[in-house]
Amino acid sequence: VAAMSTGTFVVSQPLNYRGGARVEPVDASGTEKAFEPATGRVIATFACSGEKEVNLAVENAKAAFKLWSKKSGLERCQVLLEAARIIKERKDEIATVETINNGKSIFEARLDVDTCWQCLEYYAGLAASMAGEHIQLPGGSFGYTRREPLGVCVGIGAWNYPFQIACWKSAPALACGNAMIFKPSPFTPVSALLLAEIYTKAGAPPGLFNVVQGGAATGQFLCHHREVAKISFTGSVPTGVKIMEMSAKGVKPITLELGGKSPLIIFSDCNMENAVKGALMANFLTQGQVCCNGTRVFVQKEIADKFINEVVKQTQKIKLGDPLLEDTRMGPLINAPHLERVLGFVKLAKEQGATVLCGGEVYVPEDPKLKHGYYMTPCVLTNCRDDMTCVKEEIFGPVMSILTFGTEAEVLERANDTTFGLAAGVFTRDIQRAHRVAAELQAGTCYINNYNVSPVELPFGGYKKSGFGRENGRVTIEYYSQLKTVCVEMGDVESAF
Ligand SMILES: NC(=O)c1ccc[n+]([C@@H]2O[C@H](COP(=O)([O-])OP(=O)(O)OC[C@H]3O[C@@H](n4cnc5c(N)ncnc54)[C@H](O)[C@@H]3O)[C@@H](O)[C@H]2O)c1
Ligand SMILES: O=CCc1c[nH]cn1
Repeated sequence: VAAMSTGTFVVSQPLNYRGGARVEPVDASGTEKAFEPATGRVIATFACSGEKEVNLAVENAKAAFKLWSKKSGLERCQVLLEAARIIKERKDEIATVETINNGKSIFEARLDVDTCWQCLEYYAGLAASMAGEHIQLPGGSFGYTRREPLGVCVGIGAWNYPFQIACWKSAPALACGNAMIFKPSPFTPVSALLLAEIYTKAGAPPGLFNVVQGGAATGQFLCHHREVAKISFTGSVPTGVKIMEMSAKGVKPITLELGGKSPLIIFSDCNMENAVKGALMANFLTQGQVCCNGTRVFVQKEIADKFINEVVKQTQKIKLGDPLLEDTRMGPLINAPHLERVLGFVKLAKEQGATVLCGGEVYVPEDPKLKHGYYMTPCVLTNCRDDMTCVKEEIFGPVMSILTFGTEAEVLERANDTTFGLAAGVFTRDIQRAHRVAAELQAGTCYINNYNVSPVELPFGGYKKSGFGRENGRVTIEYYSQLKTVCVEMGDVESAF
């Protein structure tokens, strides 16, 4: 790991994983290139899996499911705990690979990996305690329920948290006794392979966790497959709509973790220092490419000037550059088209009347090896209105839009006036207001006096067009299992005939 530096990493091929080993796909549906965003270098060219390869992955997963679903919860717990231990042991290596392929700072990537082994440990604990109910019926008859796995589950991931998404989907799936086929985003194909190897090393049967690479076409083969029992998808709303259409045809349960345009409300009685830190946490992690970012920052008029000054001062201090350096806090965006798209949002915001207080420009680091990377300076916009594109649409980049408000009732109405509903935040010292506002916000996760922390014990997921189903927390067991009722007669059959 110590030898890995920006511009030198060599990706181990092949990038598919099936039956407990890396394999070349037996058929291809086009090829993709993966980049190192810090340098713009191509780090891997790989074949996208075709229908035959997807079928083979399903066959392998089915074989593993037969063995795995018969194991006790405690036996599954032991494998997950061992995998969690290996992730912890290899934390630096995994974080480095994530940084190289995604561009997020190594500082952040390490925190992401912590939420991964924690997730495996959490569901390992739940695996051993999963149980049904026993229900007494008249005359000594009774019923009981069994929580049973679904079968072969498919996970489809976005590129912003590649390793974390693979863990947050596979840990509850495997804990419940399912097998999984995971398709990473073609932009970030690398780190899921490390997870696959770790599960195998931890004792998972071959085929329990498989990786198929590819884009939309490969994803469609997976979603349409007759023997896939469930799809858990993380990505954009338009793709989520397509996943839902495909799953409707097969009557398959799905989890949709989609995009957002979340509000962050700063009341005048807040702790200013924490509120400023919260606004930065809500906007600039992973270069702003975070689904639950609080990108509509509503600040109460009385403190607006002071808050804005401080936010700009702190934003300008963010250390931008080589993501593998220890003191870097922002690296490059994921790729060149995405950088162009984000810069386009800033340009449009200016045209629509917003003021750029800082950032929003291409950044070229001094280090010559970084000059083809996809860097931009973090941007703070003011004089925003609710009808501007930068306030309405998910930008998925380091662009914070600041709006001012007068009253609680007014800000709640404006905060909820969106088709998204992933997250929301409120900073106030008034305990009653904090809970009142959290209750009124139409969002799956509401933060009070913090933002973008991800404890695995808490369910995470969306309201409205941000999706449904949850990841993390106890409730996710319900999204990866089905309930069987067994009704037992202790007397004679009282026939109606
Ligand atoms: N709610 C969450 O937990 C969460 C987390 C991370 C990212 N996101 C969202 O993800 C989006 C960014 O990710 P993205 O650009 O990778 O999203 P995307 O929708 O373009 O792609 C997501 C995944 O879907 C696959 N895919 C694309 N078309 C498909 C199809 N027709 N059938 C099956 N699979 C298909 C892609 O190859 C990729 O693996 C943002 O909107 C962000 O908010 C949400
Ligand atoms: O991108 C959204 C999922 C997430 C948020 N924080 C960590 N993971």
